[in-house]
Amino acid sequence: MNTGGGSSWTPCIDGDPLSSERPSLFLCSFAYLTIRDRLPTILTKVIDTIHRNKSKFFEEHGEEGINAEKQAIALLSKLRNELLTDKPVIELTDGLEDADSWNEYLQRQQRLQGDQEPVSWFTSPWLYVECYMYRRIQEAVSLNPPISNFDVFNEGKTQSFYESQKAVMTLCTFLEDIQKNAEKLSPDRLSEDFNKLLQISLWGNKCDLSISAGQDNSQKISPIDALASLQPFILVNDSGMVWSSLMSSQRAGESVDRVDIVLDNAGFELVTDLVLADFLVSSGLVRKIYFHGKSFPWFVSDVTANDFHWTVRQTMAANHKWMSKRGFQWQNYLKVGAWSYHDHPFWTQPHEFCDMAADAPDLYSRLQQADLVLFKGDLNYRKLTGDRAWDHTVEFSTALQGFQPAPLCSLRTLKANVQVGLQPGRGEKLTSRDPTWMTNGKYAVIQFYSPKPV
Ligand SMILES: O=P(O)(O)OC[C@H]1O[C@](O)(CO)[C@@H](O)[C@@H]1O
Ligand SMILES: [Mn+2]
Repeated sequence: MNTGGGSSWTPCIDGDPLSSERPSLFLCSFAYLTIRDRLPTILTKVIDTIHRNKSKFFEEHGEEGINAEKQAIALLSKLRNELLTDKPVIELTDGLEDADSWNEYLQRQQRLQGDQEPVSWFTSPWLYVECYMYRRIQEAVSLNPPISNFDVFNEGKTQSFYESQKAVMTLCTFLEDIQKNAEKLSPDRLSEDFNKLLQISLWGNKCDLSISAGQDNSQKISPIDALASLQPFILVNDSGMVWSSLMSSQRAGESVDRVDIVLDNAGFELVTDLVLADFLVSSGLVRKIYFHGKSFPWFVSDVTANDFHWTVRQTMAANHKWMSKRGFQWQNYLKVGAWSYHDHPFWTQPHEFCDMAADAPDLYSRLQQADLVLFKGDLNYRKLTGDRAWDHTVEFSTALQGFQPAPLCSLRTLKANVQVGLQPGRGEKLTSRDPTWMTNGKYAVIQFYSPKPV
């Protein structure tokens, strides 16, 4: 479904949405393996986490807390069984504000698939069923009111932040050095620093917890030292165009009005995003940053409002001069409105972004007011491109299928088998050298598109 963003677009002719249907006995697709192995593992961990918190629920809510724990686990075990036995996808019953929209989407999938077979875990688009699992986890928790605010992924996210402390300190010290010399900064130096921080934010996306099914995936080495050796792994690097686009948005030497960052993961990745946003504001390049996060726990490590504010508070409380200085600065940006955090139900729905103009017009028009929108991470890339089996040489602008609210850039390490905008032959070469290049997280893209000439 595509109603476009108001200009011409090429309909997607390049293949079906990625699905988890088993391709052959020997060659198992990444989507199939995700549904068969990774998602059940994630569900088992969620059940275990709820169980381990039983005494906490009892202390806080007495017997009611214990019952809630039991009920939530029963619902999650049922979900796990539905997934493992490829049962039909069923409607949500929790009556939350987005439930109707999810149920309508299920009907839409059914219509697309035809009436022959029901929408199910292994026969329907991978993007849809994977998103649906996280919404069902939310349902299991929300149907049990005393624990309905419990974040089943919180432990992993906080652990990933703590384990990246050294890298965070290095990054905050790096920003302090940039700021110390701010007066003497030539335009070239400014763009060089911007590039470095953009790439640090890009590689921060290696640290998601969904790809590792919740295993430790934190940043242990200096993110700045690593940049040069990572350079060859950036398959498309449009950072020059991102910079030019920012420069062209400056009116009469004034700051760019607004950059939006559609966040991905908490932990180290979020810190890299905050440091980039801090640089943009403190250097005077940009006046306001809008952060977009998730309204409930999503894809194991994605940022919620709670994670966002917790990270700012933890940074303030750090026992490291430059780190805590940044934390206080961030708190201040939030207080004076230079930074603001926003969530919208659309970010936790299964829609491709080309549906946004029709299905979430308020969000689409909010993004239209930005001078630049940065989309972090792999899942956002899948949604930008509709998660389709595009030929690798298809233009990024084509794969966006009319989604063009503003100049936009995807900062993504590759963890799913969709990639567009490569030179002819590049994909084939990569496949022969490293067959898992699209899913092993070693490669990345900085891919830019602007509806207006830059
Ligand atoms: O946090 P990110 O970068 O969006 O990655 C999410 C991960 O989940 C997946 O959807 C697979 O489960 C991949 O696309 C990706 O590995
Ligand atoms: Mn994520």
